[in-house]
Amino acid sequence: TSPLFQGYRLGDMSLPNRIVMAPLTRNRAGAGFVPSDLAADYYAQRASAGLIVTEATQISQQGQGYQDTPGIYSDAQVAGWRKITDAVHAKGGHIVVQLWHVGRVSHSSLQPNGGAPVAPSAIPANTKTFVNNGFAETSPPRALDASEIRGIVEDYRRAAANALKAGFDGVEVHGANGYLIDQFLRDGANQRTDRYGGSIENRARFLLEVMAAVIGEIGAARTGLRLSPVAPANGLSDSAPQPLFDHVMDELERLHPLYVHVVEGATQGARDIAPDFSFAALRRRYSGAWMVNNGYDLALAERVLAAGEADLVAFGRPFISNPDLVERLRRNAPLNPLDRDTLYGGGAKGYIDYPVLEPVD
Ligand SMILES: C=C(C(=O)O)c1ccccc1
Repeated sequence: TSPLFQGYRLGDMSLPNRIVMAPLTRNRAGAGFVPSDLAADYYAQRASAGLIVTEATQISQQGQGYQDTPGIYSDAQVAGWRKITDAVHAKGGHIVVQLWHVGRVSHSSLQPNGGAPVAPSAIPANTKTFVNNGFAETSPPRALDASEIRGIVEDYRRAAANALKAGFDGVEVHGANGYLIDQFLRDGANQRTDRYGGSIENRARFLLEVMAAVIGEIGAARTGLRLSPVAPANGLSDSAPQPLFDHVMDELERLHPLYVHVVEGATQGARDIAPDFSFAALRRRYSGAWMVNNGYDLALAERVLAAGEADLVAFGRPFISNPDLVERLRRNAPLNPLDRDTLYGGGAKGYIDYPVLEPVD
């Protein structure tokens, strides 16, 4: 059989296949930033995935960057997620929540008291965000005072505790795509002169403090991490990504989270934007589960799994338009086209109404 359909032991979970539903922002949260009341259907329809990673979910109001994304810092939000984890578990699925703080990729209208978004340094993202049903320039950020960082680490810890209360099998810390953790890691956004900036060790400190706090709260076997070492997402860059992420992997080997999920290349874009960057070098430094993502199809997924270059493959957009992606990959069946007009925002259309394959008789 295809390596995609081999089972895989991931911590306490026995995954039936190597196919992961990647985190997908859909901007459909309800009042109070609780997940959509359609989300239980949406995620349950996709529960045949070996593992589901939810859409990015903010750990605090300060951590929100786009309209109508869900949080996991209030009792109402936890209750909303409980319905979703119950629906996925009823279908035999496994689901973790992606914990998100956007840092500078936000707009003052979303921030507590209409304040400036926070970041390691006061360097604008020069990108747009989705607010008030349109795109707007992100607001210029203010640099965090070192004394504020402990509070944000505590917000991640509390969100991880809330994730277990909500019935999740674990969390994926969002360290990718130019959001707060990634802003601390990369010298294009982090020009601090204190213990959180300058050297590679200092720039990795915030990520590692977050990981240690989350692992301390819910255990390494329930804590994953997403990274995008060379993605230019949200205006990020770094002068030397290989030594930076080599160091990150050495430190993660020590903390030993459940898995590392890497975006290979530019998120949703070209895979080969950094030909001299070695993802294999990163993987050699870490003995936990390795999850790869970005533009995979059946052939490429089977190739990397057969070659032992990855343990799990995450698919994003294909899961939006194919709730039964697993069955379609198994049969090498055609995929439903993606409706781009209903990707972000809206209701049931383009969310829970994509068709599944006819059952084979
Ligand atoms: C959380 C996101 C990411 O990680 O890129 C995101 C946010 C808005 C639109 C698409 C994706």
